[in-house]
Amino acid sequence: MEMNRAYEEEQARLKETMEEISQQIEGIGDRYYGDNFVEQLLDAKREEDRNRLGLLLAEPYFGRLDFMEEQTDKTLPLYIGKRGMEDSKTGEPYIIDWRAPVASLFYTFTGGEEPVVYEAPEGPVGGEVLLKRNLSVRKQALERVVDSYVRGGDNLSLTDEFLLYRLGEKKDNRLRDIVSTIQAEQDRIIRAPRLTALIIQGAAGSGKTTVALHRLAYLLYQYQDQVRPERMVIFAPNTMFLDYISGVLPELGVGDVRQTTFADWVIDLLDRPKLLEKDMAEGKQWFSVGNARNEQFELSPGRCKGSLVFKDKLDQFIARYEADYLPGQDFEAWSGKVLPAADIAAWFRVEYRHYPLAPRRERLTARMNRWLEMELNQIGDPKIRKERSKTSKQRMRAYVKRLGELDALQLYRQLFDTLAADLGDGVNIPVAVVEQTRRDLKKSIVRQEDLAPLAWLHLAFHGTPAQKLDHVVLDEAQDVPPLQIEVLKVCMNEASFTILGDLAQGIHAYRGIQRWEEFTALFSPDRRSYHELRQSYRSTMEIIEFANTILPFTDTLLPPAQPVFRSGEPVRIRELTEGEDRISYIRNFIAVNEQDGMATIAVIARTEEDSAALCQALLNQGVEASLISEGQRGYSGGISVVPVYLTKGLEFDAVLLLDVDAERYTAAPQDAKLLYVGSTRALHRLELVYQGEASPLTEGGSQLVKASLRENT
Ligand SMILES: Nc1ncnc2c1ncn2[C@@H]1O[C@H](COP(=O)(O)OP(=O)(O)OP(=O)(O)O)[C@@H](O)[C@H]1O
Repeated sequence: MEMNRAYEEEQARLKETMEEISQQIEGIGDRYYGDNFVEQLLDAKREEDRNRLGLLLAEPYFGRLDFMEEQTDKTLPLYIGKRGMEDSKTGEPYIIDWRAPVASLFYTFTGGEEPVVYEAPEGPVGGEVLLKRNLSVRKQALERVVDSYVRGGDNLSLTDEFLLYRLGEKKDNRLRDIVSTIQAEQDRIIRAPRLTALIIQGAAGSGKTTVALHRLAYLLYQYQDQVRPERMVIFAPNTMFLDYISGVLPELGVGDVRQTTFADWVIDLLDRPKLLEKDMAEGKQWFSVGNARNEQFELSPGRCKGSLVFKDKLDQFIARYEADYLPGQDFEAWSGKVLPAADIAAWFRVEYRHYPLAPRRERLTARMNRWLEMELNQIGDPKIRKERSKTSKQRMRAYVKRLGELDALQLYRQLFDTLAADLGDGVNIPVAVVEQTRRDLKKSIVRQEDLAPLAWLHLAFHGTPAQKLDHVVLDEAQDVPPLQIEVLKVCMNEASFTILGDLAQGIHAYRGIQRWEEFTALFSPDRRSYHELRQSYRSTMEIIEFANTILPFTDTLLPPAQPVFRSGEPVRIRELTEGEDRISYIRNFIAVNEQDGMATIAVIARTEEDSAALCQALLNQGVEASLISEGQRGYSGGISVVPVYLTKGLEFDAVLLLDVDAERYTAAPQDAKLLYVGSTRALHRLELVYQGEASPLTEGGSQLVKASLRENT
């Protein structure tokens, strides 16, 4: 159809839709503030409707699919939006929720006249697609109409036009939803069945974080009766990243999902707000420059303490501790009145055996106290009773005290003392790790890598929370140790995970995984599936091709990322000559990019100290830059100065990578991963500068850039 006519047709439909939405909003009725419970429930439902319709009023739909269903031969134009709406008169769907089964066709259909099928709850439904149209509505006005497929039309190269238009936009300080342009490979992940562990290796910028958030919205829609938002958790690497992604779920109409870090989750579980207080910031410890770092990497204490081998050690310790827990002596309340050890053991080991140790301990002491009260009640003489009550209660307190407190941290210390005593006795934990951890624990230093074992101990002794988790998302999962997944698994009735990451960005290799098999091994083959996303949507072709030259240095054997066909400027690699003023150079970079409309600009330094000094220097010169540092809660966009290891997960319109020299970025995998992360943060523009000798990691990239410049001249 001719585009003008299409535009007019859609204009008319939009007007009609707006009227329908407004009418429905008006018809909702007033709010209820009284005490009647049923009325309150009805009011909550009305409020939900009001929110949903409010969202639709701002942007009613983004796509249209004309689908001819095989059985009826009727062609229906299906308008697809972020939420669904029915026609108030007929009850027929007026706008289809993007998560509805039929809407999957909008995402998976890639052209051609072949019949298509989608999975409805009643079974597969076949038919033909006659039209696929992208519609952009902003501020209630129709902005763009792009047909990406018209039956019988020429359909040349239009498929990606709308996607490219979206990718070309500038970004602010929040990740956005992508409902209008979800790609087929992403849609498959979003709509995967609930009771699986989805493990996804995705190239930088392939949409992993975004897809995971959309998957949550999908699960809540599709499995309304089985999952609740408050029983879903998203784990992300740090609080700033959480702030960055916090807008997506509300945009998708999803509230109440807990978005947290594993550290905060464990702190809550153990109820120890100061647990990590003495931990040295990871940045200083692992992302410094120079030799000290290499020794630390070899030790990899986190890999050891987060491994399944270590889980076995914990389990052995737990079993031994439980076996030795009861003192094994009779309890003598007063001379001649004995509760035999065999009775105590029968209660403890037989009757209460289904309880974890901590509640068992509570039940046992309650039972013993009841026994004592009964015995005391049988004493007729009040004076003797009083006397015996006093002695026996003292003895009871002493008995209970010997039972041990079951505090995870104390037990963890005890475990390491046991390991130290057993060393050389076939304990396959490196001596250095045992000794270092003991030293730390003596000084009450708990590190990130101790969190999963601590949680494991706590759950083993205290039992798992009564409120089980319905679904868990683990983002940046390449940095997650297998034991963490085991911890989360026991907090679920049935394993339901979305696990996403990129081994090439595994900058926390000292505690993360090296191969995805380390995770697949944790789930039975019929309850897991592994996917790869290679297409990268964030950056221009030039940036992805440049980043791909760093990939071989990461030692991950991952295939290169595939860029979408979005061409930009060549990546710039520039040597700063002696005497050239670094700060002026950076200021200039910022000024030029601001002028060119770049909304988010990052100046990325190698270490935390470098970033802090640099940010201060820029502030002194009146540049409004904000420093991103560890432990930070919010991300404000604009101009950021940031150490490379903290850029993970974020993205910026323009990136200046500083000090890309041979000392700060060696050819070692851990440096290659850092540079890979840094380079792939840029959407539109990337520039690298160095003084002295260039990093060996940029050699391939330099050649690429030179070749493309030669081609262009
Ligand atoms: N289908 C899509 N349509 C439009 N934009 C998309 C699509 N998929 C991804 N993007 C965009 O690509 C960018 C990268 O997405 P996201 O941050 O989710 O990727 P990631 O795989 O988690 O990245 P990384 O591992 O590099 O942190 C975001 O700006 C996102 O909006």
